[in-house]
Amino acid sequence: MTSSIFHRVTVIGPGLIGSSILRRIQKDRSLATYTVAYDNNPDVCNRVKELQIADEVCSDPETAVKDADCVILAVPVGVMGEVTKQIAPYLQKGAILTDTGSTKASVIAAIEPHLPPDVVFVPTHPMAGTEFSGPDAGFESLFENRWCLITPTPNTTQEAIDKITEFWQKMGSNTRILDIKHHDKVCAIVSHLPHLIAFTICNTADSLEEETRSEVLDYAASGFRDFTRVASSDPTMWRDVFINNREAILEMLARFTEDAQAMAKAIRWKDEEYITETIQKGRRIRKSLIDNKQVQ
Ligand SMILES: NC(=O)c1ccc[n+]([C@@H]2O[C@H](COP(=O)([O-])OP(=O)(O)OC[C@H]3O[C@@H](n4cnc5c(N)ncnc54)[C@H](O)[C@@H]3O)[C@@H](O)[C@H]2O)c1
Ligand SMILES: O=C(O)C(=O)C[C@]1(C(=O)O)C=C[C@@H](O)C=C1
Repeated sequence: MTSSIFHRVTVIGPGLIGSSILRRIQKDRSLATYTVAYDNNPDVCNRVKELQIADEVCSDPETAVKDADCVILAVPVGVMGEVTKQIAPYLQKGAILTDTGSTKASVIAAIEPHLPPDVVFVPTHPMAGTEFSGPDAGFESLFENRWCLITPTPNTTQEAIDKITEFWQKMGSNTRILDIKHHDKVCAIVSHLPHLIAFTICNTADSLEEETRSEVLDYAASGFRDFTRVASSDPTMWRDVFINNREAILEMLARFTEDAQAMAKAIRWKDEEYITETIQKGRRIRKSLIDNKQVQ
């Protein structure tokens, strides 16, 4: 019999990400022998029971984390600190606490003050997701061929990093260790700014329709439709991401605004060379993502 990486994994917040982790463990028991789920929304707990994706569903966080050798926080980034405070006195000595939050500096700052000295925290961020949320949205192959970024703190032990690395690699992910601030900057440009732009462009189109009483949205072409997929993402999750990575997002937004202004100038002065080169850069980026198998 092969042994599992963890004996008892507790997922707090079994929504899109948490339920995908549970589903993957159910398929591959070398990840964990036993799984426990807890959510502060009783409807989510009931749904996880109906879906039968966890071995046990707890109605309180204290029982959920007791005896777990790994606790995974998959809640919105704005409540990571408060949840850690709630569970901290009940964490098992030697347990690993990890999270899946989309921002890292703020999550680490929120969690660390509540961390018991004999618990190791390994901050992680699976770069995989969809516009859907909740336990029905998850699926076991979500993390396959996706990056999982690991951003250790000075207190994270090498042993814990190795275990979490093995865990995510068995989930099908490629792993990379990243500096915390660097992570937040990179994610601001590749994930947070695109969402900000998608939400904003939908709002602009909507208010234009109201102002002109026209049918702007009826004729939405596929370019706009692609933005609406991203813009249909969860409001709580994204409100928290924007507020918790504000410095990096505002910096990337300022740079984007400068580049958009440069494009506006090129269009005004019919600078064909600048316009063509900008479009070609976009095409090259798309091609490199396809070559790296990050786009189907
Ligand atoms: N959606 C994505 O594409 C994606 C990708 C990577 C990482 N993440 C990150 O992973 C985390 C989870 O995202 P998700 O998309 O799975 O969200 P989700 O909304 O699908 O699930 C979050 C769950 O947390 C629960 N929750 C909220 N507050 C709680 C609390 N105080 N105590 C217990 N449970 C609570 C909610 O009821 C919900 O079931 C977030 O931090 C997010 O930033 C999301
Ligand atoms: O695929 C999507 O729709 C996502 O929004 C996933 C996505 C992203 O922007 O790529 C969203 C947030 C994350 O923290 C990681 C991944």
